[in-house]
Amino acid sequence: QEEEEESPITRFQQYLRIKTAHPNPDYESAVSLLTSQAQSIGLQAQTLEFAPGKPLVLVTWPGTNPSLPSILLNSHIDSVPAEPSNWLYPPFSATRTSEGKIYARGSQDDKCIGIQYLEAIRNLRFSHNFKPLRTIHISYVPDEEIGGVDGSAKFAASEEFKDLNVGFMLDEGQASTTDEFRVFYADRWPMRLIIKAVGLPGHGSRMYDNTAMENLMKSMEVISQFRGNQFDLVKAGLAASSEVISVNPVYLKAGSPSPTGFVMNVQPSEAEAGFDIRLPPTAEPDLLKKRIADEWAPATKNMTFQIREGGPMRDYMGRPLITAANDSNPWWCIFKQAIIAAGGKLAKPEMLASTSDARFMRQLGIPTLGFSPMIETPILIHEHNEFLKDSVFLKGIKVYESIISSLSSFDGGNTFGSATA
Ligand SMILES: CSCC[C@H](NC=O)C(=O)O
Ligand SMILES: [Zn+2]
Ligand SMILES: [Zn+2]
Repeated sequence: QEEEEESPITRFQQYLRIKTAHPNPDYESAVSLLTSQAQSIGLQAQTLEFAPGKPLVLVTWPGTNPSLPSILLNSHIDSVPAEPSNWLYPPFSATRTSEGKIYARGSQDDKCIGIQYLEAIRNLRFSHNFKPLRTIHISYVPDEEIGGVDGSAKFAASEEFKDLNVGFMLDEGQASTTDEFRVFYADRWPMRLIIKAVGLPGHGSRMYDNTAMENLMKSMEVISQFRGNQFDLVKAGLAASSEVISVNPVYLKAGSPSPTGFVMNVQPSEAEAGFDIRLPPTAEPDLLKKRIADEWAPATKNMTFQIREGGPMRDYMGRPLITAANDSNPWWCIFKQAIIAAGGKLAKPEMLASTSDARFMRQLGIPTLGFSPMIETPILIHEHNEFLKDSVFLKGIKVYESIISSLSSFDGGNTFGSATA
């Protein structure tokens, strides 16, 4: 087979072929690939390491006025795992079909944007001879998929980050099934809930009150009711799915299928369930906590619970902040105009149903939008057979050329206040 010439698509495929899936992401290979791609367009790339074995690549294109707050373009290096037996093509093969679909874990989430940032800059620099007024940084962070504790959280808290003087940031978004690009101005807040019930064990044939299983099952019913009510708001069209509180059971642990060896005749003394909860920034966490204590895991039923907020993080970061997606925020206006200038349409701004690294930067007061330029594309993040069409990928580069040139040319950044509320 003849060797394919280097192109934006082949550079995307090279990145997709690096196995960056948890639990053992190959960060080292990704760092060396990203560094060499950045250097090939004459950009400086440095590697920072805030936790051992978890490198972060920071690429910089200096502006002509480096005293202005900079633009940060973020993406994460890591991916969720893939089950190869459920895929049409091996998940790290980056196979391109005759229809132009490029199959790979990470093709939508979010290696596409990582390469598009660089390709857009490559074109601005070499085809358009563009010179940015503001400095542009690109960050490639580890560990987003597992909560960002050793990635974006530490990066955002670092001296190095402070020195970047970031005025505006773009992070990942989600594909759009229509012809309108989607943009996200807030993330839902993750909360991890574990509820436990204890009770007296007993013979499998006996009916008695307050077994651990019975009390856990009753709690599950109450929680399920709450979940149903939230979901009904979505089904009735009264709220977007990212605007309600989601509660989904993710594990159950109790008893044994063969406690006595062959017969299932022991009612267990402990039962436990885990839930993934996401709260929109508008929700009142204290109200939910009270509900959990009173109704979902009542002490009167020998139940206890544990909550971990903000994902797997040591400290709760306070209430999540949102970025103004309206004309009060000049960055928003520039962003919107740049999409239109690139011939694109923008959907009504949304909250992200899941959670991204953008939350760490919003907490610092940095206006941050979630955006991945993929229209007419099925949403396949974390699913089997994740793919992105080559034409969509290439169009995304054009969109970023418009966005990056507009944002980095904006000269009024020191004169307005924080664009977060
Ligand atoms: C709970 S913090 C983990 C972040 C993760 N991000 C993408 O899927 C998520 O579960 O939303
Ligand atoms: Zn992602
Ligand atoms: Zn993801």
